[in-house]
Amino acid sequence: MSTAVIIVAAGRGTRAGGALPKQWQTLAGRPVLAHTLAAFEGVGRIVVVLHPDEMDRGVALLGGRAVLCAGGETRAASVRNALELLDGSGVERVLIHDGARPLVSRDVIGGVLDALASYGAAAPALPVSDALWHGEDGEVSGTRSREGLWRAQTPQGFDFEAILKAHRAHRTEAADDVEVARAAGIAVAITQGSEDNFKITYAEDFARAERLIGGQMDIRLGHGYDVHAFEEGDHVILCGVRVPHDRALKGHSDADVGMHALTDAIYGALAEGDIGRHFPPSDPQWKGAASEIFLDHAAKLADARGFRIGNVDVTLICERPKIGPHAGAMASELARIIGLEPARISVKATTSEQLGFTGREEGIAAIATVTLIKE
Ligand SMILES: Nc1ccn([C@@H]2O[C@H](COP(=O)(O)OP(=O)(O)OP(=O)(O)O)[C@@H](O)[C@H]2O)c(=O)n1
Ligand SMILES: C[C@](O)(CO)[C@H](O)COP(=O)(O)O
Repeated sequence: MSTAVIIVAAGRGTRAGGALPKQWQTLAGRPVLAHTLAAFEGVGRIVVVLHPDEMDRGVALLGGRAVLCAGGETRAASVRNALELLDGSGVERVLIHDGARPLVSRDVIGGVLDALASYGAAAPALPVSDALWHGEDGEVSGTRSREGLWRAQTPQGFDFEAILKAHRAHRTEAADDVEVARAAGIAVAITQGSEDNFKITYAEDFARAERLIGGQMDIRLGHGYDVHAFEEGDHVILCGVRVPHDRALKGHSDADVGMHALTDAIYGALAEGDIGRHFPPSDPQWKGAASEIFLDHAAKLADARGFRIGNVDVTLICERPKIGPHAGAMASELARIIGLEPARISVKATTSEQLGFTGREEGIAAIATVTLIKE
């Protein structure tokens, strides 16, 4: 079923204060919005709704990872703009999420998606657990029953056509999209929310989010090493770049020693063995294969396990060919394959001072280090 995710982030964050609206403020080293986007990667087509003045900032942060849409005066108007943008795109169900809820988990998202299989609409919430008072002039003026009261969260999920129609009909302000749906007669299932899925609303909420991220973060370091011998030929492939040389590298695949070391580093960080386990050299289908296939597989495996790549450092060890003139192109190629900004990728080289097998120009060695981060 075709799914879209709308992340609304066009608000001004007045209550949170700060030099920038809350979605752009830094949380554990990245803008709040980057965390929110990462939480939905792989769920469906993502549309991020931004204030019209912040589109450039959005392009810089999100690049091609999401479609950007200009927001409106109210949250409901922002949602409506994104729904209109998706109209006619073939989307069947849509999740609508606050950009200001960066700690939404895969369990909360999955709960909404599961419920959508049997309901036209579903949203996460938590039962109210504190006593409820009414207050006036700083004094308690009464109590209210909390029976049957829930604290609403997002993502709120809907059949696409139904919520589009409901929003078109609902021209007044609404607390959330569930209110819009109910006004159109759509029944909404309540799914399991989470205390961690709170909305950053006030300045002090940043410290709470930082504490949670610090406690949850899983940082992995992976290390890879590979060697390929020279044979007759006129070029080598290193980190995806064809480099003219008076020898070639020998191997079952394209013998891209740098890319193999990096691939093994990712598998290593995931405790997933090495390339040989996933692509056995005994299997003829990998003969002459482009190593991009292996690296892409490792990067997707990391993503599927909920990790993003923090940075990559590849060192090629050879006397010749000279790597320096090609290092930028190699970093760009690795960046393209694993979907990481080039500024987080280092490709460098060293000679072994004519010592050992690399010094005698019998082959090329490569070592790679990678960090994987799960928040
Ligand atoms: N015109 C608006 C208003 C709000 N939002 C988004 O809706 C979410 C929930 O709104 P809220 O927490 O109220 O955010 P702000 O409106 O930014 O905050 P404040 O009310 O403190 O100004 C936020 O991710 C916010 O960016 C939006 O996309 N467009
Ligand atoms: C949609 C919402 O997050 C549900 O709890 C909330 O209503 C939006 O935020 P606001 O603070 O009410 O504007």
